Amino acid sequence: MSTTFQLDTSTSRANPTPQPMKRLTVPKIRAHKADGETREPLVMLTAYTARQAQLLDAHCDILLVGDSLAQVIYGLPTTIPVTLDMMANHAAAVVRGSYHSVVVVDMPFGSYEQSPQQAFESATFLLKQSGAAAVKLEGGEQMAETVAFLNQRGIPVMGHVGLTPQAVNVLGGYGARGRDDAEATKIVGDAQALDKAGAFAIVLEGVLEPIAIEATKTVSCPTIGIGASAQCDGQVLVTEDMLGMFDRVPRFVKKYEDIAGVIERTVVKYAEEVRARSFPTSDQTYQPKG
Ligand SMILES: Nc1nc(=O)c2c([nH]1)NC[C@@H]1CN(c3ccc(C(=O)N[C@@H](CCC(=O)O)C(=O)O)cc3)CN21
Ligand SMILES: CC(C)C(=O)C(=O)O
Ligand SMILES: [Mg+2]
Repeated sequence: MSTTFQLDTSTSRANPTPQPMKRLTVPKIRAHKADGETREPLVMLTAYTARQAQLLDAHCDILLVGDSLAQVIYGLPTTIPVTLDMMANHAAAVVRGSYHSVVVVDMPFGSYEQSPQQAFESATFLLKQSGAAAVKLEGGEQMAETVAFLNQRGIPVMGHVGLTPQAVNVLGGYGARGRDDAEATKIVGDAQALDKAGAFAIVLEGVLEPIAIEATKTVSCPTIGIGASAQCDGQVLVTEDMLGMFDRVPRFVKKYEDIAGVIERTVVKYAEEVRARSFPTSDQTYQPKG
């Protein structure tokens, strides 16, 4: 693990505005449904870069620096090779680009499963390097002790149950979870165990709607769904999936735009103009004064 701590995360917010929006806090997220009122769903999206964070920040409650950067940024087949340094660097960029949302960082595979102590060491590295507010880790009941250990020592934790992509080699793929009763019961129990351990929110990924309903009804913290129906207390998607920038997207994604198409059409235009010498024109050219 790297021991250099060079980033000044207290300054250089990239979004200085005349009346800056106040940054949301983890306790506000945790208390989202505490009084039993029906609340507006929480809005969460992934972000991996400063500019992306700038564009999303004002419209979201939570920005997740997801380990899905493996596929989306690095062209890796799974999230398994992701390192703490990769997560810390992208998280620092996202924090620099945000001033409103709570920034949450995924703990990468292998950085937290061994013991609460290992998880604490990894989480402190991520938070010190980036200035993010909280970490997310995958797993249910077996991670509850770790969630409590971190939370009691100043590190808020978001849980993640159901389809947990870091366990792809155990699960055997990315199919929906909870199709048999035993697994459905286990997923609900996992969410409840994380809630009792003090998780401030729980991602429910790739689970059948009845599981999302039961988990959401029986935990005190908000549930945030991805492929888990509209019955959750919030929703998350991978930003590039939603924008139509990523080539292979799960069924639960709604493609709101075709940004890949916009990019391709624009590059074709640029290439044609360069080859025809119609770009650059005098507007894009420096001439001597005089
Ligand atoms: N771009 C991206 N979007 C994601 O949602 C995402 C990532 N990357 N990387 C990390 C995990 C992996 N996730 C995935 C990846 C693939 C499927 C998928 O292909 N699902 C198929 C069903 C597969 C099966 O039945 O075996 C689908 O059609 O939904 C789902 C979730 C969710 N996460
Ligand atoms: C899909 C979300 C929940 C995630 O964990 C990620 O982007 O890595
Ligand atoms: Mg993830």
